[in-house]
Amino acid sequence: AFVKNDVEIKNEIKELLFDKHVEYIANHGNDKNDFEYCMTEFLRMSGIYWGVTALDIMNQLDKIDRLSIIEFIKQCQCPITGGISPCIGHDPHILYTLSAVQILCIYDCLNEVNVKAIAKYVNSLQQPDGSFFGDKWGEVDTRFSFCAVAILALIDKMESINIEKAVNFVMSCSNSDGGFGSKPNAESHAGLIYCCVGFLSITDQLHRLDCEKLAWWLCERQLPSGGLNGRPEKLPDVCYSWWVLASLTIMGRLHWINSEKLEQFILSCQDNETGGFSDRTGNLPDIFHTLFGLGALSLLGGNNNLKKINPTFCMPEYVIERCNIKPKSIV
Ligand SMILES: COc1ccc(S(=O)(=O)N2Cc3cc(C#N)ccc3N(Cc3cncn3C)C[C@H]2Cc2ccccc2)cc1
Ligand SMILES: [Zn+2]
Repeated sequence: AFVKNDVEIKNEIKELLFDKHVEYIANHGNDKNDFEYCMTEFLRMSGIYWGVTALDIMNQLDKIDRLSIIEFIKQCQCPITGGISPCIGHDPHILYTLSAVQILCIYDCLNEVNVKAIAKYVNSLQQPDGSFFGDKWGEVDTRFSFCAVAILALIDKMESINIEKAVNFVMSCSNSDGGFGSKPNAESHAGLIYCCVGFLSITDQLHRLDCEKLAWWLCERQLPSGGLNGRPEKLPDVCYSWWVLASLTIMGRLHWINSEKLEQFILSCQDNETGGFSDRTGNLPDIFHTLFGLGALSLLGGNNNLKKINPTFCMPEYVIERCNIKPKSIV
């Protein structure tokens, strides 16, 4: 039967095209003149984090040049604010400060940047109501609350902000469906639910969640194709596999989803020519959906020779253990 707002899985790709994905990422950023590469300069730091993390969970971190990445990050730290920009010459932003800190933790070399200045930058973005700006232009979003506590947990400087006020602001963005939006009274969305559940995991406040109601809402994201969407009536998209699965894993309810059908959907999003994952079957792949497709497969388990990924930080589990951080999950 035809279901509105769902997709039909055309190519029945049964296995993970492991080597093709390694090739896709290792080559990704090589052609500096490539239109796509130039158009995504505004998110370059995040693009590097997505690529580095994807390669590491495939145990292929040696396929890209560590030293040039570390040098790039050092050039992107603002000497005045301490914040880190997405690319040289751009303004610092909390999103890219998190991506840079995540990369440095994977490479185990946080000492290459001024960590104290990063803590000061994050503190400077917190508002009287506990919320966080993304940068000096003053946009508030629960995504930035997650970035703030994720950065401070990774650099071990949690005392730099008012945690209680930060928690109260995030809880003020919860909705009657158990979900969360970007601001108070904003519609629930799987990406923001991941940010808020991750925030509560880092601040050890998961008991404030209505897990039954929220897990139910998240499972309603699954469509007959097996794919997950981000909101009711939307099309399935492989990055929602990550947002939904990571949230369910933190809440100890991963088994509520039909894993077999979801895995089939994720594998159908692979590009068997170039490697990489697209948002849905038949579209062009990109580095963002490649990380989140691989990350979701890692959470699903199964013998896909992917390293374990931490659901809260979206970083390899061994890195979180090495940083000696213990993000909470409900068991
Ligand atoms: C291709 O048009 C775009 C549109 C927006 C963006 S973005 O604002 O920088 N950003 C990151 C992002 C990166 C890539 C890649 N490479 C591709 C998409 C994508 N989206 C858009 C998207 C993903 N699924 C469906 N949609 C429409 C999410 C968005 C927001 C986001 C940022 C950080 C972390 C999580 C989410 C980039 C490209
Ligand atoms: Zn997507």
